[in-house]
Amino acid sequence: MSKNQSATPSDPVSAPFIHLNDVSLRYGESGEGVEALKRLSLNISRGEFTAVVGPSGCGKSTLMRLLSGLTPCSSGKVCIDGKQVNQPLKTVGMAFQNSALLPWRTALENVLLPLEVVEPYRRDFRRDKARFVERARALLARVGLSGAEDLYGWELSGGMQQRVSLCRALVHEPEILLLDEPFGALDAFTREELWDILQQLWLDRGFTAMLVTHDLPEAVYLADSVHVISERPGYVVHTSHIDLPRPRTPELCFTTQFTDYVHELRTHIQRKTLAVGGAGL
Ligand SMILES: Nc1ncnc2c1ncn2[C@@H]1O[C@H](COP(=O)(O)OP(=O)(O)OP(=O)(O)O)[C@@H](O)[C@H]1O
Repeated sequence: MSKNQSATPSDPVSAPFIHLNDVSLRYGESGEGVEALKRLSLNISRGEFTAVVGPSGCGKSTLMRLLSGLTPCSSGKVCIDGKQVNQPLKTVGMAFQNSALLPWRTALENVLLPLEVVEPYRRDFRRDKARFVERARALLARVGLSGAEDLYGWELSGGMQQRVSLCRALVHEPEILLLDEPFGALDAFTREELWDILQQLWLDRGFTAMLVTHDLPEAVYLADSVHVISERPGYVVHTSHIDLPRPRTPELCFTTQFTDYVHELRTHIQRKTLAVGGAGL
């Protein structure tokens, strides 16, 4: 679905696409263990780009695992498209700070991986392989990696590896893309290039995205709404709705409107969590 098309709400009475209601999650036994999230509630519309920021250890990655269905909540409810999440979801793509490319596979073979393991693609992989290869090549071309299809991970720069990782997360056309600090290990210039690539993929494809980041300008540049999570156990303490035109361009980062959003978010995150002199957390 392109951003130009109107979204199809999961429920005619505009139920949110992703709905977390009073969700708590404790790792380990009650009384012991770690309470990662406490009574967290959050609604996300279909096709929305959401960012999540907050101090280290506040439960951001845990929130991602809840949405992917990889980890169940201890109490409360996680619903996607009106259905309670109680098992790993096929409709989710994920990318992490570590691109985690399989070293014995080329870029193209890494991108093809989800089609080899996720149903219904897996069933038809042999029959449809030529079509899938074409799809993976087109996606690699879309992120500027034409000609790099046959290179192995160790032959790619960090930015190229993350592009491959994005392609791998999107090749099975998931409805939801979960991004856990995907650009955290990249230099500033490469990171900004990747912002634009991600923004363009999202504008083209219309998936619902959630980005966990420590970089407030990154959150403002990419997201429609940015949620600030409290210190652990995490819950949403503040949400900024980012009313900036799209497509967003690097010049936007120098406008007062942009820096005001960054400062607004910064004031809602405890000072001790902020990097000295930096924009990150
Ligand atoms: N599998 C686990 N078992 C026990 N405790 C865990 C587990 N995973 C995470 N935790 C704990 O839960 C809390 C939240 O962790 P989580 O990784 O979600 O935080 P985060 O906000 O993503 O952190 P960071 O910003 O540093 O990546 C932390 O105290 C962490 O140590």
